[in-house]
Amino acid sequence: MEKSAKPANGAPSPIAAELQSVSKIYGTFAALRNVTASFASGTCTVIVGENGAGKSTLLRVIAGLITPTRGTAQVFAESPQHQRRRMAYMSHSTMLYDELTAMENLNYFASLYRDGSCACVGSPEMALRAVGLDPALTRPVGQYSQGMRQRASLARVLQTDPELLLLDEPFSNLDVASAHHMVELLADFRTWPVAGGGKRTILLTTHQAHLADPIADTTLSMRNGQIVQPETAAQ
Ligand SMILES: Nc1ncnc2c1ncn2[C@@H]1O[C@H](COP(=O)(O)OP(=O)(O)OP(=O)(O)O)[C@@H](O)[C@H]1O
Repeated sequence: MEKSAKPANGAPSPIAAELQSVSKIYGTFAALRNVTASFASGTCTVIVGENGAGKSTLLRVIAGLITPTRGTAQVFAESPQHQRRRMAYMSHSTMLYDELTAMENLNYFASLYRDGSCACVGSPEMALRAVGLDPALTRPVGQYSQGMRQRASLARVLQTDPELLLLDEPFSNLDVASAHHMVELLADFRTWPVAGGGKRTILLTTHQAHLADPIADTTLSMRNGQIVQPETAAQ
Protein backbone atom coordinates (compact mmCIF):
# COMPACT_ATOMS: atom_id res chain seq x y z
CA MET A 1 0.00 0.00 0.00
CA GLU A 2 1.12 3.52 -0.69
CA LYS A 3 2.19 5.31 2.45
CA SER A 4 0.25 8.51 3.02
CA ALA A 5 1.78 11.84 1.99
CA LYS A 6 -0.70 13.63 4.25
CA PRO A 7 0.38 15.21 7.52
CA ALA A 8 -1.50 14.43 10.72
CA ASN A 9 -3.99 17.28 10.28
CA GLY A 10 -5.22 15.67 7.05
CA ALA A 11 -4.21 18.55 4.78
CA PRO A 12 -2.33 17.47 1.65
CA SER A 13 1.44 17.99 1.71
CA PRO A 14 2.74 20.73 -0.56
CA ILE A 15 4.13 19.54 -3.86
CA ALA A 16 7.93 19.43 -4.12
CA ALA A 17 8.08 18.59 -7.82
CA GLU A 18 5.54 18.27 -10.59
CA LEU A 19 5.54 17.30 -14.26
CA GLN A 20 2.62 18.32 -16.43
CA SER A 21 2.32 16.51 -19.80
CA VAL A 22 6.08 16.44 -20.22
CA SER A 23 7.65 15.05 -23.39
CA LYS A 24 11.31 15.07 -24.28
CA ILE A 25 12.05 14.37 -27.92
CA TYR A 26 15.52 13.69 -29.32
CA GLY A 27 15.23 13.87 -33.12
CA THR A 28 12.36 11.48 -33.72
CA PHE A 29 12.85 9.56 -30.47
CA ALA A 30 10.71 10.29 -27.44
CA ALA A 31 12.70 9.75 -24.22
CA LEU A 32 9.67 10.98 -22.22
CA ARG A 33 6.14 10.76 -23.52
CA ASN A 34 3.45 12.95 -22.02
CA VAL A 35 4.43 12.31 -18.41
CA THR A 36 2.30 13.81 -15.67
CA ALA A 37 3.36 13.19 -12.09
CA SER A 38 3.65 15.00 -8.80
CA PHE A 39 5.86 14.33 -5.81
CA ALA A 40 4.64 15.48 -2.42
CA SER A 41 7.01 17.23 -0.06
CA GLY A 42 8.43 14.87 2.53
CA THR A 43 8.05 11.71 0.46
CA CYS A 44 10.59 9.30 -1.00
CA THR A 45 9.77 8.05 -4.49
CA VAL A 46 11.70 5.23 -6.12
CA ILE A 47 11.64 5.10 -9.92
CA VAL A 48 12.34 1.77 -11.58
CA GLY A 49 12.39 0.59 -15.18
CA GLU A 50 14.56 -1.11 -17.77
CA ASN A 51 17.54 0.52 -19.46
CA GLY A 52 16.38 3.40 -21.61
CA ALA A 53 12.95 3.66 -19.94
CA GLY A 54 13.44 7.38 -19.31
CA LYS A 55 14.27 7.41 -15.59
CA SER A 56 17.36 9.61 -15.83
CA THR A 57 15.66 11.92 -18.29
CA LEU A 58 12.76 12.42 -15.88
CA LEU A 59 15.14 13.21 -13.02
CA ARG A 60 17.19 15.59 -15.15
CA VAL A 61 14.08 17.45 -16.29
CA ILE A 62 13.14 18.00 -12.64
CA ALA A 63 16.73 19.06 -11.90
CA GLY A 64 16.43 21.69 -14.62
CA LEU A 65 19.29 20.14 -16.58
CA ILE A 66 17.03 19.24 -19.52
CA THR A 67 14.29 21.43 -20.94
CA PRO A 68 11.15 19.52 -21.90
CA THR A 69 10.19 19.59 -25.57
CA ARG A 70 6.56 19.88 -24.46
CA GLY A 71 4.87 20.33 -21.12
CA THR A 72 6.11 21.91 -17.92
CA ALA A 73 8.22 20.92 -14.94
CA GLN A 74 7.92 22.73 -11.64
CA VAL A 75 9.87 22.51 -8.40
CA PHE A 76 8.30 24.13 -5.36
CA ALA A 77 5.80 25.74 -7.76
CA GLU A 78 8.45 27.46 -9.86
CA SER A 79 10.64 26.53 -12.79
CA PRO A 80 13.46 24.17 -11.76
CA GLN A 81 16.02 26.77 -12.82
CA HIS A 82 14.63 29.16 -10.21
CA GLN A 83 14.77 26.58 -7.43
CA ARG A 84 18.27 25.21 -7.90
CA ARG A 85 19.33 26.30 -4.43
CA ARG A 86 16.64 24.11 -2.86
CA MET A 87 17.56 20.90 -4.65
CA ALA A 88 20.56 18.73 -5.43
CA TYR A 89 21.14 16.17 -8.15
CA MET A 90 23.54 13.25 -7.90
CA SER A 91 24.25 11.56 -11.21
CA HIS A 92 25.50 8.00 -11.50
CA SER A 93 29.01 9.18 -12.17
CA THR A 94 30.44 10.45 -8.90
CA MET A 95 31.55 13.87 -10.22
CA LEU A 96 34.56 13.97 -7.92
CA TYR A 97 38.18 14.77 -8.73
CA ASP A 98 40.20 11.59 -8.19
CA GLU A 99 43.43 13.36 -7.31
CA LEU A 100 41.83 15.41 -4.50
CA THR A 101 40.84 14.26 -1.02
CA ALA A 102 37.15 14.16 -0.16
CA MET A 103 37.55 17.32 1.89
CA GLU A 104 39.32 19.10 -0.97
CA ASN A 105 36.57 17.99 -3.35
CA LEU A 106 33.83 19.28 -1.08
CA ASN A 107 35.62 22.54 -0.41
CA TYR A 108 36.06 23.03 -4.15
CA PHE A 109 32.38 22.46 -4.89
CA ALA A 110 31.37 24.61 -1.91
CA SER A 111 33.46 27.44 -3.34
CA LEU A 112 31.48 27.15 -6.60
CA TYR A 113 28.19 27.42 -4.74
CA ARG A 114 29.46 30.45 -2.89
CA ASP A 115 29.41 32.42 -6.14
CA GLY A 116 26.00 33.68 -5.09
CA SER A 117 23.92 31.16 -7.07
CA CYS A 118 23.41 29.13 -3.89
CA ALA A 119 23.39 30.61 -0.44
CA CYS A 120 22.60 27.40 1.41
CA VAL A 121 25.95 25.63 1.68
CA GLY A 122 26.35 23.50 4.79
CA SER A 123 29.72 22.64 6.18
CA PRO A 124 31.85 20.19 4.16
CA GLU A 125 33.06 18.68 7.44
CA MET A 126 29.52 18.09 8.62
CA ALA A 127 28.51 16.57 5.30
CA LEU A 128 31.46 14.16 5.36
CA ARG A 129 30.77 13.16 8.95
CA ALA A 130 27.09 12.67 8.11
CA VAL A 131 28.02 10.04 5.52
CA GLY A 132 30.54 8.39 7.84
CA LEU A 133 33.74 9.67 6.24
CA ASP A 134 36.57 11.22 8.22
CA PRO A 135 37.17 14.78 6.94
CA ALA A 136 40.86 14.38 7.89
CA LEU A 137 41.43 11.49 5.43
CA THR A 138 44.51 12.33 3.37
CA ARG A 139 43.98 9.63 0.71
CA PRO A 140 42.82 11.01 -2.63
CA VAL A 141 39.33 9.96 -3.71
CA GLY A 142 40.86 7.94 -6.57
CA GLN A 143 42.07 5.44 -3.95
CA TYR A 144 38.66 5.07 -2.29
CA SER A 145 36.54 1.94 -2.52
CA GLN A 146 33.37 2.29 -4.59
CA GLY A 147 31.28 2.56 -1.42
CA MET A 148 33.45 5.36 -0.06
CA ARG A 149 33.28 7.18 -3.40
CA GLN A 150 29.49 7.00 -3.37
CA ARG A 151 29.41 8.32 0.18
CA ALA A 152 31.74 11.19 -0.74
CA SER A 153 29.53 11.89 -3.74
CA LEU A 154 26.47 11.94 -1.48
CA ALA A 155 28.28 14.32 0.89
CA ARG A 156 28.97 16.61 -2.07
CA VAL A 157 25.25 17.04 -2.67
CA LEU A 158 24.21 16.99 1.00
CA GLN A 159 26.46 19.94 1.80
CA THR A 160 24.10 22.13 -0.20
CA ASP A 161 21.39 21.26 2.37
CA PRO A 162 18.80 20.32 -0.30
CA GLU A 163 15.10 20.06 0.39
CA LEU A 164 14.68 18.03 -2.78
CA LEU A 165 17.30 15.35 -3.38
CA LEU A 166 17.46 13.72 -6.83
CA LEU A 167 19.58 10.57 -6.95
CA ASP A 168 20.30 8.75 -10.19
CA GLU A 169 21.30 5.15 -9.49
CA PRO A 170 22.81 5.79 -6.04
CA PHE A 171 23.35 2.05 -5.49
CA SER A 172 25.20 1.35 -8.72
CA ASN A 173 28.49 -0.46 -8.09
CA LEU A 174 27.73 -0.84 -4.39
CA ASP A 175 27.71 -4.17 -2.59
CA VAL A 176 24.62 -4.94 -0.53
CA ALA A 177 26.14 -3.77 2.77
CA SER A 178 27.21 -0.43 1.26
CA ALA A 179 23.79 0.00 -0.36
CA HIS A 180 22.11 -0.61 3.00
CA HIS A 181 24.41 1.96 4.54
CA MET A 182 23.47 4.44 1.82
CA VAL A 183 19.78 3.84 2.57
CA GLU A 184 20.42 4.44 6.28
CA LEU A 185 22.13 7.71 5.42
CA LEU A 186 19.15 8.75 3.32
CA ALA A 187 16.73 7.79 6.09
CA ASP A 188 18.74 9.99 8.43
CA PHE A 189 18.80 12.83 5.88
CA ARG A 190 14.99 12.79 5.81
CA THR A 191 14.92 13.64 9.51
CA TRP A 192 17.13 16.72 9.17
CA PRO A 193 15.15 19.84 10.01
CA VAL A 194 14.57 22.28 7.17
CA ALA A 195 14.86 26.02 7.73
CA GLY A 196 11.35 27.40 7.36
CA GLY A 197 9.74 24.13 8.41
CA GLY A 198 9.61 22.19 5.13
CA LYS A 199 10.35 18.51 4.69
CA ARG A 200 13.02 16.61 2.81
CA THR A 201 11.91 14.96 -0.42
CA ILE A 202 13.81 12.23 -2.27
CA LEU A 203 13.42 10.92 -5.82
CA LEU A 204 15.75 8.12 -6.74
CA THR A 205 16.15 5.83 -9.71
CA THR A 206 17.41 2.30 -9.35
CA HIS A 207 17.44 -1.15 -10.88
CA GLN A 208 17.42 -2.60 -7.36
CA ALA A 209 14.17 -1.30 -5.88
CA HIS A 210 14.30 -3.79 -3.00
CA LEU A 211 17.34 -1.98 -1.61
CA ALA A 212 15.33 1.22 -1.23
CA ASP A 213 12.33 -0.51 0.40
CA PRO A 214 13.07 0.83 3.90
CA ILE A 215 12.67 4.45 2.76
CA ALA A 216 10.33 4.12 -0.26
CA ASP A 217 6.88 5.65 0.13
CA THR A 218 6.02 5.07 -3.52
CA THR A 219 7.60 3.12 -6.34
CA LEU A 220 6.95 4.27 -9.90
CA SER A 221 7.63 2.02 -12.83
CA MET A 222 8.66 3.49 -16.19
CA ARG A 223 8.65 1.96 -19.66
CA ASN A 224 9.25 3.58 -23.06
CA GLY A 225 9.25 7.08 -21.65
CA GLN A 226 6.05 6.71 -19.66
CA ILE A 227 5.06 5.94 -16.09
CA VAL A 228 3.27 2.66 -16.52
CA GLN A 229 2.15 1.88 -13.03
CA PRO A 230 2.43 3.30 -9.58
CA GLU A 231 3.58 0.35 -7.54
CA THR A 232 3.39 0.72 -3.81
CA ALA A 233 5.56 0.14 -0.80
CA ALA A 234 4.73 -1.89 2.27
CA GLN A 235 3.48 0.16 5.21
N1 LIG B 1 20.98 13.36 -25.25
C1 LIG B 1 20.32 12.34 -25.79
N2 LIG B 1 20.24 12.20 -27.12
C2 LIG B 1 19.57 11.20 -27.69
N3 LIG B 1 18.93 10.22 -26.98
C3 LIG B 1 18.98 10.30 -25.66
C4 LIG B 1 19.67 11.35 -24.99
N4 LIG B 1 19.53 11.17 -23.66
C5 LIG B 1 18.80 10.04 -23.50
N5 LIG B 1 18.47 9.52 -24.70
C6 LIG B 1 17.70 8.32 -24.92
O1 LIG B 1 16.50 8.43 -24.18
C7 LIG B 1 16.16 7.14 -23.65
C8 LIG B 1 15.96 7.27 -22.17
O2 LIG B 1 17.24 7.49 -21.57
P1 LIG B 1 17.41 7.53 -19.99
O3 LIG B 1 18.85 7.73 -19.74
O4 LIG B 1 16.45 8.49 -19.43
O5 LIG B 1 16.97 6.06 -19.58
P2 LIG B 1 17.11 5.32 -18.18
O6 LIG B 1 15.80 4.71 -17.86
O7 LIG B 1 17.71 6.23 -17.20
O8 LIG B 1 18.15 4.17 -18.56
P3 LIG B 1 19.29 3.47 -17.69
O9 LIG B 1 18.62 2.60 -16.70
O10 LIG B 1 20.05 2.70 -18.71
O11 LIG B 1 20.12 4.55 -17.06
C9 LIG B 1 17.28 6.18 -24.04
O12 LIG B 1 16.88 5.43 -25.18
C10 LIG B 1 18.43 7.10 -24.39
O13 LIG B 1 19.25 6.51 -25.38
